[in-house]
Amino acid sequence: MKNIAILGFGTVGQGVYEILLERREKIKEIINQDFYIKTILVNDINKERDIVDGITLTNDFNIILNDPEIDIVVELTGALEKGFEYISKSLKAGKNVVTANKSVVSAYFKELHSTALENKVKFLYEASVGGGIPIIKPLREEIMLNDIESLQGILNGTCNYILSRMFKEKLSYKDILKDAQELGYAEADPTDDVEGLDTMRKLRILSSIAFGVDIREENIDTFGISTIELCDVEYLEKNNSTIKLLATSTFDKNKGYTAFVEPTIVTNEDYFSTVSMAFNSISFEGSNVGPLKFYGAGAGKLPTGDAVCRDIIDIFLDNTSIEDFHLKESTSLNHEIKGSYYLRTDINEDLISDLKNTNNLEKNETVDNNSILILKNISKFNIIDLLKKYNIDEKEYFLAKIGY
Ligand SMILES: NC(=O)C1=CN([C@@H]2O[C@H](COP(=O)(O)OP(=O)(O)OC[C@H]3O[C@@H](n4cnc5c(N)ncnc54)[C@H](OP(=O)(O)O)[C@@H]3O)[C@@H](O)[C@H]2O)C=CC1
Ligand SMILES: N[C@@H](CC=O)C(=O)O
Repeated sequence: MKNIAILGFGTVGQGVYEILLERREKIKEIINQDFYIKTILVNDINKERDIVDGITLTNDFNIILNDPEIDIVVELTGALEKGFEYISKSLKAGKNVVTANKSVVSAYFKELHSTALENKVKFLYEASVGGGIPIIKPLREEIMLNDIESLQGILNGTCNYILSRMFKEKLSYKDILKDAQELGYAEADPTDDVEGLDTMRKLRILSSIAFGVDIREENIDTFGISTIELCDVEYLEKNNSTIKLLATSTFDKNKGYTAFVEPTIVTNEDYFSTVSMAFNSISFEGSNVGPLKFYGAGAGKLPTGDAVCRDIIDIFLDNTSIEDFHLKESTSLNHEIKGSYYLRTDINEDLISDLKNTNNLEKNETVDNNSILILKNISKFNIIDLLKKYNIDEKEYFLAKIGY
């Protein structure tokens, strides 16, 4: 018999609980033994919860840590330092851990893998990237057989939901964000979603696995979607295009890596334009397997709960290896990347004349008292330096890469 403790009973915790209860007989049959959710940890013990009799509800983690009958700790709190403490102590106590907490996996990637290895227990985090999409497990399998040199993805359900509805319904960004929060897609602090931090953490996790390189959070250049306005949407729509918050990374073992999270303009014919609402997609190319694309619900109670339950079953079935990731150091090549960009700002003649002098200005249009500038063959960092030079605050412009 196996016993599970669930830490956190919010959107995902409740999803896991419901799936494990609903599929209990089927899972028992597959794993060939009985299992129970023994304990659930929450912050606020006084909140009303719909939990079946026999499960202990607590706000004291030590009850779980010191319970020798608990085999698997499922960490779904969303907290960074507390989450790290819960996971780390559980692994050290010889308990297998499953988590959906990308903040912790990204920030403590190396430490947590080493702790799991030292204590001969499993540490799985399929739900930390792409919600319900199976991506961590297939990627871990493919790196045994392939070199991977680049990956791209829409990795945040909240942003994709907001952008899709802005294009479809012409509603304001703020109104749609409220809906995303109500639907349980957004993080406790939605700044993490809309400023690209959640996507950045997911890119850190995927890139670490895909390339075996230590691409740290601070080396991923991250821009979000919070300054997008309906005038951007209308302009791009007229140009047969849409915007996605895209995460991209590349690795060349002789040169280094690039890693960006940025709003990216894609044409309506591009594959990523078809990924809408809270769906996510990740693509990469393996040297043997060729191109692979993964698509599915990127957030939400049941899709994410499903991914967590797959990890739990893999542990039940002993279907996964315990491995360390010896991430190599490498060099960031982000500053060497040049491309085409869309920039919308207040009209600023000095900025425009500076850009004309550098030959980087391809198009300059005035729309609703804004300048819409199309820039070519330029580094994003040069654009940002220019915006700083003219004291244009980051809340007053919207910058998006054209293509990827
Ligand atoms: N929502 C989604 O679609 C997805 C979420 N994730 C990740 O899954 C994790 C959980 O997300 P979600 O369910 O949305 O979060 P919620 O905010 O809905 O739920 C968090 C739960 O954790 C509890 N909790 C928070 N902090 C602590 C703490 N320090 N100690 C004990 N319990 C705590 C809360 O208790 P109380 O109920 O008392 O407030 C609550 O039950 C996060 O890491 C998130 O990034 C991953 C993929 C998709
Ligand atoms: N807030 C996240 C939840 C899943 O990871 C998102 O919107 O993608």
